[in-house]
Amino acid sequence: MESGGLLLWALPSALLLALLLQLSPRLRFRAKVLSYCALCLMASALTAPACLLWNGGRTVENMRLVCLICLCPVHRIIKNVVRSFKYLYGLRFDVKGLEHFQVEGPCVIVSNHQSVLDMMGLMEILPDRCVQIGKRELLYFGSVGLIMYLGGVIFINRKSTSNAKSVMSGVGQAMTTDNVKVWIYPEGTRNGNGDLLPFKKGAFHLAIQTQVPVIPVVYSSFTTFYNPEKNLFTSGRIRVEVLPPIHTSGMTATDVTELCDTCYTTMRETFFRLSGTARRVNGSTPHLAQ
Ligand SMILES: CCCCCCCCCCCCCCCCC(=O)SCCNC(=O)CCNC(=O)[C@H](O)C(C)(C)COP(=O)(O)OP(=O)(O)OC[C@H]1O[C@@H](n2cnc3c(N)ncnc32)[C@H](O)[C@@H]1OP(=O)(O)O
Ligand SMILES: CCCCCCCC/C=C\CCCCCCCC(=O)OC[C@@H](O)COP(=O)(O)O
Repeated sequence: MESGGLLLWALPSALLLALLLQLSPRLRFRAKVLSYCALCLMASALTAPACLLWNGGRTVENMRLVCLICLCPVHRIIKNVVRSFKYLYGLRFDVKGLEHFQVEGPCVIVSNHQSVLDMMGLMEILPDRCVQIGKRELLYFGSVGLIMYLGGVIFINRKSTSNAKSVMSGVGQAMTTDNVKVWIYPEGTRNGNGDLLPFKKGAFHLAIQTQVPVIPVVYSSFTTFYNPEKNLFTSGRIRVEVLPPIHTSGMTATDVTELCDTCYTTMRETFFRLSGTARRVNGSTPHLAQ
């Protein structure tokens, strides 16, 4: 009797929802983004206890592809869980240049940042022993914040330059002592407008202070399949290129701006080439961070 009543309500409600989603592109877009957020929250909630139990807390080991000592799947769990999301959303990654990650010791990886979907692109190619720099607010995203914390993400307060700088100098010390790579989004925020934002200089200060190479990574534009302004979120193919390392040995603080500009110009050229878009006519001069 009760299950019959439930069916009586559930079926028309599901049909109505399906109809609404069909009719409203905005609603359909929002539902898809919401499903991604829910998936991340759910997957993090299920994965966090495994990471906690196995590794006993916050460690970069939680992000590793495979533990060569015990071949334990928990070590690769975060990466592999996120890598599987692409099948649900019909996304494919064509990756080139992975051999450039084969540098001895630590390095600073810089890449462009377009949307929350970047987490899939990040996990697609994330090298071993690599932590990311993230804004402090992400720590409060429920279970997603917890899984980031457990995976070793370093949180900075973007509103306080001095705080961000002191956290980054701590990162520099840890990089060399613990042989850790650091992944930074130098645009400092998401940007899906089909171009790169001016780069902040933190990543380049860090690379020069620690005398480690910078490895630029470029993802092609998402605008053909993901565009919030057009309520567009379909399947798509993303081209990814890991560029050759730029060595910083011998560079000093005075070289930061030049290093930043070189990376920006190279990454912007690569971005346009991978995205199949011409350099913009308006604002064709690369606008570099001051
Ligand atoms: C199982 C399922 C799981 C599902 C979930 C999956 C989750 C998986 C985890 C993945 C986690 C990924 C996390 C990604 C998060 C992405 C982000 O949050 S992006 C936003 C945060 N990141 C950044 O902001 C990094 C880039 N920013 C910088 O580098 C900035 O420079 C800064 C250090 C933050 C400071 O910024 P700001 O305050 O705006 O100041 P600036 O203008 O940049 O600099 C002012 C001044 O200071 C100089 N300077 C900067 N840094 C340094 C330094 N380290 N040392 C010395 N001096 C520095 C800079 O040069 C400027 O001086 P100048 O004279 O003008 O040159
Ligand atoms: C109990 C609290 C529940 C909170 C619910 C929050 C829902 C969000 C949950 C999941 C989203 C998954 C995304 C995973 C990682 C997102 C990383 C990211 O892309 O952060 C954005 C940041 O780089 C730049 O931020 P801004 O562009 O400056 O802004």
